[in-house]
Amino acid sequence: MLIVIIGDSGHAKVIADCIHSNPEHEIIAKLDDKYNVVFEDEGLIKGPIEHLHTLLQQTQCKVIVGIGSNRIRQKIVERLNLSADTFATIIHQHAIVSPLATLASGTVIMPGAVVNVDAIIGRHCIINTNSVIEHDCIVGDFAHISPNSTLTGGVCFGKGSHLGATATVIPMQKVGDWSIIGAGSVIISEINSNVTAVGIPAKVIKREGL
Ligand SMILES: CC(=O)SCCNC(=O)CCNC(=O)[C@H](O)C(C)(C)COP(=O)(O)OP(=O)(O)OC[C@H]1O[C@@H](n2cnc3c(N)ncnc32)[C@H](O)[C@@H]1OP(=O)(O)O
Repeated sequence: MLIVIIGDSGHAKVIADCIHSNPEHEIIAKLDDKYNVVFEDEGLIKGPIEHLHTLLQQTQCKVIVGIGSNRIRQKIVERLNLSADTFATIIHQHAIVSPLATLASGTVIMPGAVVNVDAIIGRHCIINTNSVIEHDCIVGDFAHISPNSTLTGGVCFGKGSHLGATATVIPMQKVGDWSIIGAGSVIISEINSNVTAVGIPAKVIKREGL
């Protein structure tokens, strides 16, 4: 599969590594609005994001949005206005994904991550390095599950929300949409949408999320 990455900074680099782990995939371009013109760099096409439409006409490629911010990733996906099947789903060769899990397009599963049976992961999510999504979890679109964090069984993790590094959500709990859970926190009761919660057990510290 030929792949165009949207974004050319830190998160895009990690996605490129995930793509390189699979010999059937090839990155053809990295597009980012920090570029004004289209040029070639070590065999890759680079240029502004609007160049994507030309590439989609010229080649049969798939697209992955490699932007770490959940809000900005969502804005770019909306701006691109492409059908869901234009986006790739990227799984690092050293991730473990149950054949009975469901992953939507645009989502990236990083090395060491485990996605267990009957988990359902939405569009354009980041399931980061060594994170665990246990059985029967539901993860909303544009969510980010950070390195070494854990959603235990049956958790419902909302759209656009960010689970900080090493944080844990205990079984069957719910986190609303566009909320932030601080690094190292433990969620033992429901967290509403659009809040920031931290600590063990996690408490809401701000009535604003992402
Ligand atoms: C590959 C990658 O890099 S993936 C990226 C992974 N990123 C992360 O895991 C980052 C997660 N972010 C955090 O944990 C941040 O601290 C946030 C978002 C929760 C809070 O950030 P801010 O909104 O800037 O809050 P701020 O730093 O002002 O802290 C507010 C209060 O919460 C406390 N606090 C902040 N984060 C935490 C935390 N993770 N656990 C416990 N307490 C915390 C602070 O000590 C402070 O307490 P005080 O008011 O008593 O002094």
